[in-house]
Amino acid sequence: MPQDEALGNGTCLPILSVQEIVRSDAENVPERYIRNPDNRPNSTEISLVPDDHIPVIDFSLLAQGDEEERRKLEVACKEWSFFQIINHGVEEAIPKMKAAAAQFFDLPLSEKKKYAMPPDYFEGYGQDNKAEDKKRDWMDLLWLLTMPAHSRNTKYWPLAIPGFQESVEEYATEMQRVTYEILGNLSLLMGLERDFLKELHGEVKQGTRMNYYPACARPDLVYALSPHCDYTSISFILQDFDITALQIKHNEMWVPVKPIPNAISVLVGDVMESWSNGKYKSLPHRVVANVEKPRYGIISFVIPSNEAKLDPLKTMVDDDHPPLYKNGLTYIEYLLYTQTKETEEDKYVNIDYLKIQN
Ligand SMILES: O=C(O)CCC(=O)C(=O)O
Ligand SMILES: [Fe+2]
Repeated sequence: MPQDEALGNGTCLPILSVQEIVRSDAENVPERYIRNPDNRPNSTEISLVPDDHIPVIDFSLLAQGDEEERRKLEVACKEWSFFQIINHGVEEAIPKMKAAAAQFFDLPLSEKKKYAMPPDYFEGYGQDNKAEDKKRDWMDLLWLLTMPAHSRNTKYWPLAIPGFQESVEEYATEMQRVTYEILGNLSLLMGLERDFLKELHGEVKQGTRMNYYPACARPDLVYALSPHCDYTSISFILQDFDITALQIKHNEMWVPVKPIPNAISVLVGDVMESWSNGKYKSLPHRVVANVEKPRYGIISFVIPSNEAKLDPLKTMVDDDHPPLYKNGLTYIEYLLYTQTKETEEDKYVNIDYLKIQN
């Protein structure tokens, strides 16, 4: 592969676009993407939980203050760390957002590279940073900071694509509304004022990551996205509705999530696990590749300000529930830890940094 096709990210080997790898040879999977036999999607336990067991929350009921729906949200967060929301009001913005992502990845490589992720910076077009000796994921991505509006760095936005900016901004605004409603309900469930969690974030940041997973001749050998937990309070995933690729960990098994048309998936991240003193656990999840066609995942990461404290909330700590997570750590301290630490593949160790060690 010509050196020219390397993208961003100066801290490790030149990174190649998986989309370009497939374009030049759709049959063979390069060695760096092939997982060891004991660490492949089929080598772990897949659960055959019926699709209708995965929680579905009617967002419009939550927004109306329906207490029964709020109880369902609590059960979903406690038992699954995951749910799909329907009737969220984002339906009109979704196809436009998906079209914007597709138009970006359809650009020639030379165009996309204008937005390449620089070394040691997270916004832009590139891949997930992985050390040289680590296997790579079958995915390219475009990462943009989308909220608050003043934090947008349009140098990484492909503004030449007609409608791109409008579509991303509309989706980001809708998702912020949805974020505040979910955080409001979680605050109430934790015995707090509705605005508490929102304010605890400091300025609530929203990162939008467009993941492009090319079709793969050998999905049995690769991960589209390795098992991981998110470094967020909560995350939203907009899936392609006709492909089952996201898998979530539940009762030590991997459960494939069949997307409900027009639904948006929501998951609990590391920050919420610490705030809730472990009541709502951070969710290990992963994505498997598929042989038929490319897939897009559009993720809205909800991120606290750097100075936000990750201490377990007072309402979640009592004699029966001693604090399990440290006091005084800030989000940036945690984030720096996640970035500098060489994690083993497929371990979810970042949350351990927040735990009080026994
Ligand atoms: O594409 C997906 O379904 C999930 C992506 C994801 O988990 C992530 O980007 O953190
Ligand atoms: Fe994730």
